[in-house]
Amino acid sequence: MRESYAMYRLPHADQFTVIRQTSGEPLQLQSCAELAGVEGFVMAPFEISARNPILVLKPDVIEDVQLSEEEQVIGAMLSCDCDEEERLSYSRDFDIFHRRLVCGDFGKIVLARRHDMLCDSQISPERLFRRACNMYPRMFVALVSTPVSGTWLMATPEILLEGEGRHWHTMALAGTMKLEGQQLLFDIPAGSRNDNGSIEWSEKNRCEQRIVAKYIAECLGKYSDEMVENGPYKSRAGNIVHLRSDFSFVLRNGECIGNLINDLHPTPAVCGLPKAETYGFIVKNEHGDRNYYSGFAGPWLKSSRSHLYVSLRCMQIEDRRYRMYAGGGLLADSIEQQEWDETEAKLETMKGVFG
Ligand SMILES: C=C(O[C@@H]1C=C(C(=O)O)C=C[C@H]1O)C(=O)O
Repeated sequence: MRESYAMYRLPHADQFTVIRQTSGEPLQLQSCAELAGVEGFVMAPFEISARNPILVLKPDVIEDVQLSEEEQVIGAMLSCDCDEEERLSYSRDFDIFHRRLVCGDFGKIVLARRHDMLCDSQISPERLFRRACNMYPRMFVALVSTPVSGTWLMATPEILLEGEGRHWHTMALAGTMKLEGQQLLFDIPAGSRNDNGSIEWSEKNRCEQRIVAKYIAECLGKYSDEMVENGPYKSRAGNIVHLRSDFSFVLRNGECIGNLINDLHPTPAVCGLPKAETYGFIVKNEHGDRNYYSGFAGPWLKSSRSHLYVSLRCMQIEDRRYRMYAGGGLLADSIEQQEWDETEAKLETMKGVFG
């Protein structure tokens, strides 16, 4: 039987942690609220179901490993023969999703896609993980493998919830521009760069991020009377830049943490508004199952600080097949080609680890 393990590296750390469950299977949960009573390494899907439950790995063995500075380029040959069909199905999905924005049913909805790559040889997932750690020092990098979820690698910039006891932190991350050298692409009108070289974000990007920030502030207001919001400011993640606001807060009652996660997940950074309707719409209409993409993952501990991140910029590894996932927030004024380009830019995070 396949052993369950998780390796993770927190942003800016020079070591990573390996957690192995050597006895039994990871715990399976059917709701975020149940997280209040457990601890371990958590791997949660976008849509919690019997097939894709929340998994909690029991840390039978915990080990900290120093990262070496140089990880060699992997240099594998990747191929993909699905481009045309993939482009078409994204375009169809976009039309169906966009219609509901234009008629006013939804304020925002996130459309995601999958992209399969085949490699000419099998590469050890740990090698890919170590390379991702070296390439993306500001991101949370994790490799998780269980019999139920399969093997996933992610390098994500987005915190869902971080902290301990009654003191917690989260963020509203949305709005995307691509860094091309010093150039920022996607919907920046010519001449929108300031004299000091900083970026002017489009109203569409600002609006997307405001929707997420407002939603998070409302969720937190139910559980906290002490909350500080900072931002939005720009935050780099690999070859892209996002708008980000930070929230620090003190819980009225530490025991309610499971309910708070239940309210937060999925935030409009990966789902939409209104939440229940866009969630149902995504599950029913989006091409391909999101599986554990746009869920959350990370160490969830009672005795020390917990770090749950949104599972973005990720791929599922199955032998020589790498299934990558990326999405982006749509508004009524979204343009299909720009949204497609944004998902392409996000896919580059995982493609990059192959060198
Ligand atoms: C959905 C993804 O990213 C999310 C969506 C963003 C956007 O729409 O601009 C930005 C950051 C993330 O919150 C993804 O990376 O797949």
